[in-house]
Amino acid sequence: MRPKSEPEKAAAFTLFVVDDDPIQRRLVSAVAERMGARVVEAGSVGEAWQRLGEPAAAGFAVLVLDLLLPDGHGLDLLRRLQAAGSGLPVVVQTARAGLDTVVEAMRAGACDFLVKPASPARIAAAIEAARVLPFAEASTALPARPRASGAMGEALHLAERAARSAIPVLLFGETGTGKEWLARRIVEAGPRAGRPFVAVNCGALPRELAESLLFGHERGAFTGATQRQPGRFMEADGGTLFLDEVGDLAPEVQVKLLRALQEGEIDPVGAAQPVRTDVRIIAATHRDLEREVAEGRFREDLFYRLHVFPIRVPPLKDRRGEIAGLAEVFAARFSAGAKRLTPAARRHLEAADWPGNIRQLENSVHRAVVLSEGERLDLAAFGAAGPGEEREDEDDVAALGRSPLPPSEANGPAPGYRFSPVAADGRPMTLAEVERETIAAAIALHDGRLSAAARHLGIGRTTLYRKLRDGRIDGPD
Ligand SMILES: Nc1ncnc2c1ncn2[C@@H]1O[C@H](COP(=O)(O)OP(=O)(O)OP(=O)(O)O)[C@@H](O)[C@H]1O
Repeated sequence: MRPKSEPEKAAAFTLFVVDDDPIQRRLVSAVAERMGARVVEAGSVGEAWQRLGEPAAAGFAVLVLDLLLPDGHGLDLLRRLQAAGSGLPVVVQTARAGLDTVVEAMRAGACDFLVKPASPARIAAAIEAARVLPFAEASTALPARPRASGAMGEALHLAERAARSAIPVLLFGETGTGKEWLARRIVEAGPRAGRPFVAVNCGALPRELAESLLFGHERGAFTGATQRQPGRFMEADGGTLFLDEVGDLAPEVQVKLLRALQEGEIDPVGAAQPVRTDVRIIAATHRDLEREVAEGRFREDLFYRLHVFPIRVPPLKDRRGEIAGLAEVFAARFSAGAKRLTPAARRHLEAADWPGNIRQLENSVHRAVVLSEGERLDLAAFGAAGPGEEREDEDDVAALGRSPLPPSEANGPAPGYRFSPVAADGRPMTLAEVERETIAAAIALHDGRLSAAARHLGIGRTTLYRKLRDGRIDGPD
C-alpha cells in the first residue's frame, strides 16, 4: 500500500546516486531531497562498490546509476549487484548516444532508464516508481515461475521485469501469438493497472487520418474537423497506449511518435501549443523491424526508442506444452464451463501446426463448441482426422460422421486473420470493404502468392485478379 497521509509521505528513504559528473549528481540529489530522501553519492564504480559493501547500504531504497563511469561501465556494477542477489531497484542514466546499452541494462535487471538531460519531473517519477514497487509486489499478476515452455517462460520472465517500470516495451512475434494479451498482463502487473489501456492497430489507421486519430486535432484543423478530438494518446493519458503493428506507421506519424517518446509531448493537429502526456508505450509488430529500418521504411531513431525492452513472443508450435491447457480454457469460456475436450481431441490439437497461433486455436475451439452437441469436444467437432487415425478413441471416430461441416471448413477462419467488421473510423464496414479486407488479409498471409491466396479464399485466380483490379486492393508487385 502506498502511504497516503502527509507524515508518511514525508518519510525519508535513502537514494544512492552513482555518476562521475557532479552536476548530474546534484540534479538527481536535489530532486530526491525534495522527495524527502537522504542521498548518498559516489563518482565511480570502485567507490560505488565500496559504499555498497558498507552496512549503511542495507538502507538504500533506490540506486540511480550512470552507465559511463571513469573506471568501468555501470552495467558491470549492475550485473555484480544482480549476481549478489541484491534486490536494490536500479534506475540507469545514459547519454542520448548510448541508447543501445539501455537494452542490455534492462535485461540485466534495471527497472527504468533516464536519458540525460532528464527533467526533474521525470527523475522524480522514476525514483518514486522504483521505490514503491519492490519486485515481489509488482509481479503478482504474472506467474513468478511460469509453467510455460522455455521460449514462453523467457517472455514471461522479461514481461515481469517490464511490469516494474514505465519504459517502452516492444513485443514481436507472429500474428495471434498473444502480443496484446502479454501487453495487458504487463500493465496489470505494474503501477498502471486499472488506468486506461488504449489499443490501436496502426496497420488499420487510414493514412490521412492516422495523425489526428493518434494525436488529436483542434476544431477547424482541417476540412471536416468540426469538433476538437483528443486522440488516442490523450485517451491513454496516465495509462498505456498499445500500438499494434507499429511497423505500419506512416513516416510522418513516426516522427511525431518519436517526439512523444522523447519529450513526453504531443502536437495535436492544428494546435498552437504542444500537450504534455504521461503515456506508457507498448508496441507490437509481426515484422522484422530491423529489416524495415535497413530498408528505409522505419526510422532508426524511433526503432531504438521502442526497442529498449524487446520481448519475443514465440509461435504456438514452439509452445506445444501450452496447447491443451489453452484449449481447455477456451472450451470452458465459450461453453460457460459445460464442455471439455476428449483426450484424442487434445492430442490432435497438440500435434497441429497453428500458423495463426493462439487466435487460430481459440477460433477452432469456439467453432467446436458451437458445432458439438454433448459435453465432449471430440475430434469431429474439430473436423479432424480421417478414419483410421486415433482409432483407440471409439467415440471420436464414430462421431466423425456427425460433423455438419467438411473438415476444411471446420478448421476455423483463415489462420492469422482477425476479422473486424468495423472500419477505422468506427462505423460498420460495407460489404465491399469487408471483401477488400478479407482479400488483403489472405494475400498478406500467403506472402503475396496470389494462387495460394485465391485457393485460400475459395475463388479462382482470375476472379482474384479481377477483384484486385476493381477493388483497388494493393496486390504484390
Ligand atoms: N496465454 C494466453 N491465454 C489465454 N488467451 C490468450 C493467451 N495468449 C493469447 N490469447 C488469446 O489469443 C488471441 C490472440 O492474442 P493477441 O490478440 O494478443 O495476439 P497478437 O499477437 O496481438 O495478434 P496480432 O499480431 O494479430 O495483433 C486473443 O483472443 C487472446 O486473448
